[in-house]
Amino acid sequence: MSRWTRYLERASHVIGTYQGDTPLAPVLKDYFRGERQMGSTDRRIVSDLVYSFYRLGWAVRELPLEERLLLAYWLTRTASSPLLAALRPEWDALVGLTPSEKVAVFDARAAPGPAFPDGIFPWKDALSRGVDPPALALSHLQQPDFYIRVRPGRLDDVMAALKRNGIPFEVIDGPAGAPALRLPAGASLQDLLPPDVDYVVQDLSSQRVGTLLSPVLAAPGGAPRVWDCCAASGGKSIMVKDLYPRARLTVSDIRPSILHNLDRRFAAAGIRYEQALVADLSKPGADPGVFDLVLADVPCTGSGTWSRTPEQLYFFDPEKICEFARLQRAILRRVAPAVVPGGYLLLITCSVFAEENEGNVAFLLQEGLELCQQEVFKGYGQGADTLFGALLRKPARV
Ligand SMILES: C[S@@+](CC[C@H](N)C(=O)[O-])C[C@H]1O[C@@H](n2cnc3c(N)ncnc32)[C@H](O)[C@@H]1O
Repeated sequence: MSRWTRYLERASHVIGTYQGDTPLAPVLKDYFRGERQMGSTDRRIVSDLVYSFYRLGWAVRELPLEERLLLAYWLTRTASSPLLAALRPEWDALVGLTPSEKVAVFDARAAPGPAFPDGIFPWKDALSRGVDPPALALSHLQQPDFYIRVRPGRLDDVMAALKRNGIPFEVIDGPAGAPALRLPAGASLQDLLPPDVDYVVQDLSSQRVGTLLSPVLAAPGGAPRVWDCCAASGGKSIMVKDLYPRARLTVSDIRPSILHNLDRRFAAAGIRYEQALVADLSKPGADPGVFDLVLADVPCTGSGTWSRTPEQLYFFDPEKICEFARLQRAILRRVAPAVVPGGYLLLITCSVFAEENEGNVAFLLQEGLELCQQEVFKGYGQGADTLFGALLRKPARV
C-alpha cells in the first residue's frame, strides 16, 4: 500500500466511526493523539481529506467512499498536491480551476443527472429570499476567512502587531465605521494579542448585523436599556457597548457556564452589565423588566455557518428547521412583551432558512410589532458566514 492510499484509509476510518453528534475538531485531535507515529504533514493531509469530504454535503453519496474523498480533496484545493498527482493526475492538472468550473467538469463526466452544486445543499426551496442557492452551495467547498472586530481606538496597535508578525490582513468597514479585519483562515492571534482587549473574534456578517442597531441606539441623549436575551459569551453585547457605550445592558442565557465565559470576556474588555440572569426563555419565569431594545440572537440551525463546520451540513436533519422555529417562537413570545412601547426588538439568526427568518418576522407581526428593516447578510462568496437580521418596533401608545 502506498503512502497516499494509507492516507485515504486513515481518513475513511475517521469518517466510518464519526457519527456527527459532537464537533469534528476534537474527534480528529483524539484520533491523532492515539496515532503518535503520524507527523504533522500526515496529520494535515488526513485532516484536510476528512474536512473536505464533509464539504461535499449531500452530493454524490452513491459513490464509493474513496472516490468521494479524492473528488472532495480536488474540489477544495487550489494548488497541485502530491496525493492527487499520484492518485488522480488528470484532476491534479485541473486543480487551478474555480470550484464552479471543477463541478461543471465533474458533472459533465458523471451520469446520470447533475450532482453539483444543488447536491451539496439540497434544501434550496427552504431558503430565505435573496439567498442564491448555487453560490451558497458552492461556498461549502471552501474554508471561510477569519475575521476580527477591532475595538474602539485600537486599530493602530492591532495593525502594528499583525505587521510585526508577518500576518497579512485587509481592513474592511464594519458598522458605524468600526473597522473589521479579514485574516487568512486558520490565523492564530491568541499569543500575539489577548482577545477581547484590543479586538474581538467576530465574523464579518455578525459585525454587519450591527448596522441594524443604529436607528435604535444612536438617538442623542439618554441611556437605552438593552436586553441581550440569548447572550452566550457576549459577542453581540460587547459590540453593542463598543458602538454605544451609554447602553445599559442586561444579559441572559439558558447556560450558566456560558455566562461565566461572558463575565471573563467583559472583564477583559473592561465593560459592565447592569444585570445578568440564567433563564430558559422558552418557559415562563423571571421578569428582568422593560427595555428600549431586546436583542434576540436566538438558537438556530446555524445553517449560515456550515462552511466552518461542514460536518453539520453532512449530518443535518431537515426536521430540525421546524424544531428550531418552534423554540424561537417560544422565546420571542416570552421576550416581546419586555419591549417598551416605541421600543425595538432585533431578531438575529445565523440561519439561511426562511422558516427561521421571515417566518419569525411574520410571527412577530402577529404579536403586534411592526417591521422596520430586515436583511440577509450574505457571507457566501466573501469567505464569511450568512446571518439574518430583522429590526421590529412596538407601536408607541396613543
Ligand atoms: C446564537 S447563540 C447567541 C450568540 C451570542 N449572541 C453571540 O453573539 O455570541 C444562542 C444562545 O441561545 C441560548 N439559548 C438556547 N436556548 C435558550 C433558551 N430556551 N432560553 C434562553 N437562551 C437559550 C444558547 O445557550 C446560546 O448561547
